[in-house]
Amino acid sequence: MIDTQDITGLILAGGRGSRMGGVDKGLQNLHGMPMALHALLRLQPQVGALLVNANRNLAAYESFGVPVWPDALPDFPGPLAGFLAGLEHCETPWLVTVPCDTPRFPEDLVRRLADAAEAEGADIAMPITEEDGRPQVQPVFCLMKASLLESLVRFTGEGGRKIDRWTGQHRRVEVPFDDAAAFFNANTLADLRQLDV
Ligand SMILES: Nc1nc2c(ncn2[C@@H]2O[C@H](COP(=O)(O)OP(=O)(O)OP(=O)(O)O)[C@@H](O)[C@H]2O)c(=O)[nH]1
Ligand SMILES: [Mg+2]
Repeated sequence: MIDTQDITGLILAGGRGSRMGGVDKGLQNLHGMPMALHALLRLQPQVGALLVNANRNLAAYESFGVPVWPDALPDFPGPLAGFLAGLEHCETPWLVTVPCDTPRFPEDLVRRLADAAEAEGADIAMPITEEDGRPQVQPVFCLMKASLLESLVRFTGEGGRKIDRWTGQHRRVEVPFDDAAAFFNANTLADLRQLDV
């Protein structure tokens, strides 16, 4: 079994938030608390260590009490830059990413991804849900072996930006989760209001 202590959790809060008017999404309040902190508190019992990836307002993120790392790649190249920052600073054999805008993700997310990775001998595990009868991979919730750092350095160094293209180069497993609503993410202000009930 993959031990919880062997997994570092990374909150991805490094995006532009353009659909929310360019705000720092992780710092937007939901029930009086920043969304990124909701995600962090939900992830905390599921992992052995925590990191935050953010590119703005670093002091605000540092107040959460865990290490904060910005992207090493410039110009907001996408979530893989966050994966890269996490892998560079991860001190455990596994890293799991969670976006800052999905405060209700499953409380058994990491355990189920880890069990599937181990059972299948995979290096990467991601949830898959069904929306309107169609399968939907949730690639920003990604459990990966920390040893994939070199591969991701190479992929992003060659200009690669798509998560699926990178994960497709490795042994990966998709893990079905029945509750698609748990993966509802606040991309717009209307989404945020929908969560805030
Ligand atoms: N480190 C890093 N993370 C990113 C970047 N772009 C997106 N993300 C993260 O990836 C996750 C999913 O991205 P989106 O929901 O599209 O968030 P976003 O990019 O801030 O928002 P939009 O600009 O509206 O697409 C979020 O947790 C973002 O913080 C980036 O350039 N760098
Ligand atoms: Mg989103």
